[in-house]
Amino acid sequence: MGDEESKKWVLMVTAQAPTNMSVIKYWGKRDETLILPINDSISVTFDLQHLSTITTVSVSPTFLHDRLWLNGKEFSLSGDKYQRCLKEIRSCAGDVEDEKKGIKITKKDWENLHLHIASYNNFPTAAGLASSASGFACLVFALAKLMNLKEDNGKLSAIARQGSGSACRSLYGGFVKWFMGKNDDGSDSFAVQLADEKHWDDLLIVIPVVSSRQKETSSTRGMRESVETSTLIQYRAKEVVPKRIVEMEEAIKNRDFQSFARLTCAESNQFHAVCLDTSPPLFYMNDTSHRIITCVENWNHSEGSPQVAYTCDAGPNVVLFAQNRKVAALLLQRLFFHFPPHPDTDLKSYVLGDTSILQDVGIQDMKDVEALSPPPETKDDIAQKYKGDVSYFICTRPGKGPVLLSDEGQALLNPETGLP
Ligand SMILES: Nc1ncnc2c1ncn2[C@@H]1O[C@H](COP(=O)(O)OP(=O)(O)OP(=O)(O)O)[C@@H](O)[C@H]1O
Ligand SMILES: C[C@@](O)(CCOP(=O)(O)OP(=O)(O)O)CC(=O)O
Repeated sequence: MGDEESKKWVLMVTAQAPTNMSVIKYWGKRDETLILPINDSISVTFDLQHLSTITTVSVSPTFLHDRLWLNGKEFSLSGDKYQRCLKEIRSCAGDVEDEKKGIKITKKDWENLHLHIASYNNFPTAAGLASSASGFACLVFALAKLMNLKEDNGKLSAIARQGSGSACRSLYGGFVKWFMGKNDDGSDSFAVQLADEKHWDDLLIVIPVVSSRQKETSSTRGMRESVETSTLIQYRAKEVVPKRIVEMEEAIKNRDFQSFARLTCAESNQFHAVCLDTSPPLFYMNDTSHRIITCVENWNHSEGSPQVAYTCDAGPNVVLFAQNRKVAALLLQRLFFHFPPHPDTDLKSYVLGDTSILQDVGIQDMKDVEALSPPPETKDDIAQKYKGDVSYFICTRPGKGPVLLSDEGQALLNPETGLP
C-alpha cells in the first residue's frame, strides 16, 4: 500500500441471506450483552428469492470511518449490536491478497481499515418479519468473506447472534436449531442445521402481510420486559420448551405435519400468552391476525386434522405453513375470500413471491378473486369480508442459507468510490 495512486483501491463482497421464522420461539435473554437466550429455539429458513437481505461490504484505505446505508438511507453503526459484531469479526479476520489489484491486507491491518456497508431488505423492515435476522446474518456472512475468516458457520452464527439473537439461525437453510448454551461467555450458544431445505420440500409458506408499519415495542425491549415481569416465561423456558424441542426435532425428522402443526400453533399461542403476561402487556397481534388464526383453526377443525400451521412473531403478521401445494391453494382461496384487496389493486401487487400457485387456486385476474365463494366450513354469520386488511400475500417455501453474489451488477456500492 505504497504511493497515493495505489491507495485508491476498493475491495468489496456482496452476499444475500434469508430470513427465518421460528416454530419454537426465542423470547427472553439470560445475558443481554452477549445475547444468550433462556431456551433453545427452532426455525424454518425462507426462500432467498422472496424474503431476504442483500448486503455489500467494502473496504478501502480511503474510507475515514465505518458507515452503513440501510434501504438507501444512512443508518448509524454506533449501536452496541453493530459494534459487537464488527469487533468480533475484525478479531477473527485473516490475510487477504489480490495480486491483480495490488492489494495486500494483513490480519492486523483490519483494525485500522474502515468499512462501507450497504444493505437492502426485499420486505418490510421491523414489521415482525425478522429483518434483523437476515440483516445481521448477511452482514456477518459478507464480512467473513471479505475478511477471509477461516471460522465455520457455527462460529459465524455465534457472531451474528450478538447482532440479533434470531440472526444466528439465518446462517443456514432449511430447519435450524439454536442451542441456548450454558457457558457464561456464550461459546456454546450457536445454531446448527437440523435438515436442509430439500428434506421437506412439500411445505409451502403463505404470509398475509397485515401491516408494514414499524411496531411499537421492539423484540429486544419486549422480551426484556417479559423476563422482568412475566411469571409464565420462566415456567415456559424450563418446563415447556425443552419437551417441545425434542418433539419438534422428531416431527421435522419424520416430516410429521400433524405434530409440526400442533407444536407450531401451540408455541405461537404461548409466546403471545407470555406477551400478555408481561407488565404492561405487549399486544403484537391485531384483529386481522386474530381473524386469520380463527379462519385456519375453523378449517383445521372442520377437516378433523391440521391442514395449516400458523405462527406469529412480535408483530401482526401471521406466517402460515401449508402441508402441500393442494392445501396451500385451498388456504389461499379462503384468505382471498375473507381479505380481498382494495379496489384497483392489481393481482401482481396483491400476490408476491411464488405466484405459480395462483394457477392451482384458479385465479387469473382480480375478477376471479371477487367471485370466490365462502369456504364451506364458514358459518353464515362469520362469512365476512375484511377488504384491504391484508395489504398483500407473500407465497414462499423453505430455502437455502446465505450465498455470495459474484455478479458485480448486484453490488449496492459503487466499485470505484465505495459509496451507494
Ligand atoms: N439489512 C439490514 N442490515 C443491518 N441491520 C438491519 C437490517 N435490517 C434490519 N436491521 C436492523 O434490525 C432492526 C429491526 O429489528 P427488529 O428486531 O426491531 O425487527 P424485525 O427483525 O423486523 O422483527 P422481529 O421482531 O421478528 O425480529 C433495524 O432497526 C436495524 O437495526
Ligand atoms: C419473536 C421472535 O421473533 C423474537 C426475535 O427476537 P430478535 O432476534 O429480533 O431479538 P434480539 O435478540 O433482541 O435482537 C422469536 C424468534 O425469532 O424466535
